[in-house]
Amino acid sequence: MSATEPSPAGLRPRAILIGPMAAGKTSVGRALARLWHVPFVDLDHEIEARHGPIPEIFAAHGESGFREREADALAQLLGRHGGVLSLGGGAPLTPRSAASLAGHHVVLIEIDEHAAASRLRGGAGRPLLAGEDPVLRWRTITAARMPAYRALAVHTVDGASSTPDALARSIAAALDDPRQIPQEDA
Ligand SMILES: Nc1ncnc2c1ncn2[C@@H]1O[C@H](COP(=O)(O)OP(=O)(O)O)[C@@H](O)[C@H]1O
Ligand SMILES: O=C(O)C1=C[C@@H](OP(=O)(O)O)[C@@H](O)[C@H](O)C1
Ligand SMILES: [Mg+2]
Repeated sequence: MSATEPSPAGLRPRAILIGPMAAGKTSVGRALARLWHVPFVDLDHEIEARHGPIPEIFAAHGESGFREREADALAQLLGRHGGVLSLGGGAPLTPRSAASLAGHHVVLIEIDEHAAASRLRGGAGRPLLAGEDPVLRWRTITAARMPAYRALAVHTVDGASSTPDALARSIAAALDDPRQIPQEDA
């Protein structure tokens, strides 16, 4: 599904995945949607479908231009996408996005620096990690963001502990268990 295609208004995502760069938000989100047989949307893919490659958006409009486009796309998806939604690492930090995420089934995927380093591919494709020492950049950015991630999450998993499919099963079990996650209709 894409927000550029017609879709019914009034839907809410069944799960929204947040966390540091390379935690596995995109991979686990896709696995969770497959498990639940619901549509999957990755916010970065949605932005790229609308505006082109993320590095080019950063180059042309700066990080602030990217954040505006990111927050606009998220605002539209929150009311229209009823499946799984994976965000980019910085999306929950934009104040208007953070406010709109409150009350949703937000799941934090954590990851340690060692595991992240093995997945970052030298920072390729992620403008905030471009330049020298992408792992140091990842560490600094992640440390600054963790309190905001934790404040939003209703459930947290360790993204380095198992495969995307196994993490998806664990998230599904938690979100489907009313004892663990406050249910809107309970
Ligand atoms: N649970 C996992 N185990 C091993 N590798 C993973 C796992 N989750 C993601 N990856 C790999 O890590 C990289 C980053 O994953 P991605 O889903 O793009 O993360 P994010 O969307 O959080 O930046 C990809 O190469 C992906 O294949
Ligand atoms: O953390 C960030 O600020 C960003 C994370 C990226 O997504 P992933 O977390 O999926 O890599 C992408 O949105 C962009 O490069 C900015
Ligand atoms: Mg991603």
